[in-house]
Amino acid sequence: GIYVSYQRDTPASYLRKTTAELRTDYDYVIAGGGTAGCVLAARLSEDSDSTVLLLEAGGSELEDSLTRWLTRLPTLTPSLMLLPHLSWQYRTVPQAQAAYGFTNKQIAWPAGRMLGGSSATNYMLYTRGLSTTYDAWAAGGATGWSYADVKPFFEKVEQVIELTPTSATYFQTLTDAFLAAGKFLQRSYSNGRASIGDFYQLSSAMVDGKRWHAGIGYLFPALNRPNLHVMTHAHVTKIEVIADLPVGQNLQDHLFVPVRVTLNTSVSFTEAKVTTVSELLKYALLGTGMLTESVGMPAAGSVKLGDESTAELFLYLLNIGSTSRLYQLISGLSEEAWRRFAPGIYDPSAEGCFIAPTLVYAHARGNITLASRDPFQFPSINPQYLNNDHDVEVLIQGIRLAIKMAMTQPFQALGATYHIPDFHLCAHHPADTDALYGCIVKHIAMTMYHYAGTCKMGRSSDPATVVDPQLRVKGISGLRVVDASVMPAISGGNTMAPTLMLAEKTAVDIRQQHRSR
Ligand SMILES: Cc1cc2nc3c(=O)[nH]c(=O)nc-3n(C[C@H](O)[C@H](O)[C@H](O)COP(=O)(O)OP(=O)(O)OC[C@H]3O[C@@H](n4cnc5c(N)ncnc54)[C@H](O)[C@@H]3O)c2cc1C
Repeated sequence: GIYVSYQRDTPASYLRKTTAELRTDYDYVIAGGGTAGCVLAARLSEDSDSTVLLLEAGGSELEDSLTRWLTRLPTLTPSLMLLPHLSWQYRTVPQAQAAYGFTNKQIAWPAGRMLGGSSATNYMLYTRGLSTTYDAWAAGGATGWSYADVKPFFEKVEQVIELTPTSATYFQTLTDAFLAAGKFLQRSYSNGRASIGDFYQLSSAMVDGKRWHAGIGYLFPALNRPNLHVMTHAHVTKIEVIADLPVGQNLQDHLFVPVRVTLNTSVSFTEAKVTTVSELLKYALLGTGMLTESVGMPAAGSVKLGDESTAELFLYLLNIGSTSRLYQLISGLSEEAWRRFAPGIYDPSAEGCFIAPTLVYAHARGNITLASRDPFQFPSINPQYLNNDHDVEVLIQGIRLAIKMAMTQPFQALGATYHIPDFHLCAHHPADTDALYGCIVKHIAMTMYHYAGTCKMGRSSDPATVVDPQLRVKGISGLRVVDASVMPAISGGNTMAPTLMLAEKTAVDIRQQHRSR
């Protein structure tokens, strides 16, 4: 049995159906209308003889034109994280070895709360990630999930999703400088440890300057099917199963350290540029202009360290010159830490960017546990960030590489100056030492919001797994988990595309099983 509760102030809504049309039983009940949930609901309801019920705790842009406007406008992405009706306002528990610069040592951990889930509130970057991730999944017991196995399902997603090169219209000069600096680094940097891989421009899930999300691409076009019923504001409070499984363990994430670079050329996203009357009018009247550009990460490069067979670090560009207090609020950084690490950030005209070294495969493994018997209470989230030397050391190398990038000719041509934060607790460390950079890492390393792994997929015989390679919960019949939590190891890249892929792949599996019954 699945237990559902409605919030008293917001009654459940049955999209495009009346209560009279609802059934008492369904072939499939999907808990959560997020990225994976929308794909599943759309694909499973393609079989007209199957009945599907999708339950979503949040609302939908179909019920509320303000939500539609807010979520579709790319520039507003960071603001969505502050709106509790659109974004779960989770926070980590205080971190023992990380988050020294965050209020109460807690890092903000938002997630999308509406049809479309996190794909409706995220930064829209679309990347399949490193193929080595999937080969490692298969080698570790997730049979059928090698890159060769999953590639056709990425291709299937790519027939549905609408993609645009990120920040290509107004901020391409900065992206080009970053890509050129990457080439420079490839040629010039060699300390016997790092080998610099490709740098490339990223794509965003956007069409005509507006966000694409899994609701738009998958669910909404299917809503008129008589066999698909969708309830919003329907909070699943309990799924009645009994099995002793390591649910909530194996939590992984991508952690990054933004290195602030100021520029003396007008090339970056600044508050002053995007909030002019002419830009606001352009957007209001024509739906064009700077407000339609995604603010975020237009480009990235990969780095191998030592003898590792795959990249351990990504270097991302964040094209943000100024954002007043917004990024401080959404991250949970204390005001003092923010001031010390990003000079000029409060000046609405400040030109600059961040070069963001990011851990691809952190060694830290965290957990999520229930904090209360009340299903409306947030769980206790403990990613245990940086609880090992490896993760700190990789990010120290990353800071050094970011500094090298800022010093390359393409960045210098834009008048680049990099800034080393002067946190009180780090003041006694000499300049340019691992001790200083390690101290900075412990202050400001932050999440890229790629939470994964808490229902690990793999061999049924493996005590660390929750689901088998068909994503069936071990020991329970008729229950699967299909979302980012089943990744045995975090994908080597942003997690939306892999989540869409794994829902596409599992939908085929479920439909085949249904037909053969
Ligand atoms: C702020 C942010 C920025 C990100 N940026 C990027 C990016 O640029 N590129 C990228 O690739 N990835 C990005 N990610 C990560 C990516 O979006 C997620 O990994 C992916 O969307 C997760 O999909 P999912 O289906 O597992 O979960 P979600 O899409 O989060 O869906 C879960 C759904 O379940 C609903 N739900 C939760 N609890 C209940 C309940 N009890 N009852 C009913 N419904 C419930 C939620 O409201 C939500 O709709 C970002 C994530 C965030 C949060």
